[in-house]
Amino acid sequence: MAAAEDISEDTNAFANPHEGDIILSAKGVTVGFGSKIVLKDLDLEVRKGEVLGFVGGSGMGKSVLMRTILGLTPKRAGKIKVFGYDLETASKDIRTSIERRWGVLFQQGALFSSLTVKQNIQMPMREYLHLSPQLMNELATLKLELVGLPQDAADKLPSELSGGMIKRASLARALALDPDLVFLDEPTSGLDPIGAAAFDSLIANLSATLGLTVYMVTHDLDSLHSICDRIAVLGDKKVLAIGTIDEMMENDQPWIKSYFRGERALRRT
Ligand SMILES: Nc1ncnc2c1ncn2[C@@H]1O[C@H](COP(=O)(O)OP(=O)(O)OP(=O)(O)O)[C@@H](O)[C@H]1O
Repeated sequence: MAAAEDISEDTNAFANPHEGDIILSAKGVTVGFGSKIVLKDLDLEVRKGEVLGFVGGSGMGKSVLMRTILGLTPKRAGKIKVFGYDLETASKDIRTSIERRWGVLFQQGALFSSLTVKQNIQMPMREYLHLSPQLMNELATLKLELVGLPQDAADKLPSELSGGMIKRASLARALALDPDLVFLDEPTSGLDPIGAAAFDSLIANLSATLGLTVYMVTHDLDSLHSICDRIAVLGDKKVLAIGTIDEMMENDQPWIKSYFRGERALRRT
């Protein structure tokens, strides 16, 4: 317990007193590859503690935006602040502290195939913290419990897990450092509807109990209806609209209308 307190104290050493209610902001962000511009002059604000669903047609740039926010894809213009800090101008120590305050679940789960589930969960701990093997084992046990995986999953390789278990194990790894913010790229894709619904309620629970802010790219209408506080729609290289599901249902922009009130959407009711 004492060690867990140490971790959070250490993490908070770089907390920005001016963070406010906006945990992430993007202003005028432009990203391109060669002559192709994917995002242009994009603005976005994510509020502390919300579950924000990100939708948009295939190839519109949802993953590119997420990778740009994470600092993995360079931008051509604009400013992105996370926890009140601009990653581009922040010192190395601040950048490291920011990376410790977020967790990421990439589209395919992206677990290391040659490592066990426990070793995967402990990867971020090894990278950012100096903990004894015993404490890391205790923390991995807690994370497995948190995401609803049985303890005997700890020593399994990803190839021995079902799709739903891989998602949960990836989420456990994303939560390894007790983040304030998690990025989830299509977390329910490939799951059957029951598995997807279970994963949704897990996310909603974590958000409610841990105060976690969730940035979730998804195509899953059920997730958007059941757990998202707000939804952002990406199109025309920018955020076309952002608001609650009710606001999306009333929006008459053609893509938004057909997405939320089209044939596929009506079939789910
Ligand atoms: N490294 C890269 N080099 C060149 N083009 C890229 C690169 N990464 C992404 N793109 C292009 O950027 C565009 C947006 O891709 P992105 O993967 O962000 O779409 P998406 O909205 O996440 O799509 P989907 O819903 O299908 O996953 C695509 O046209 C893609 O080909």
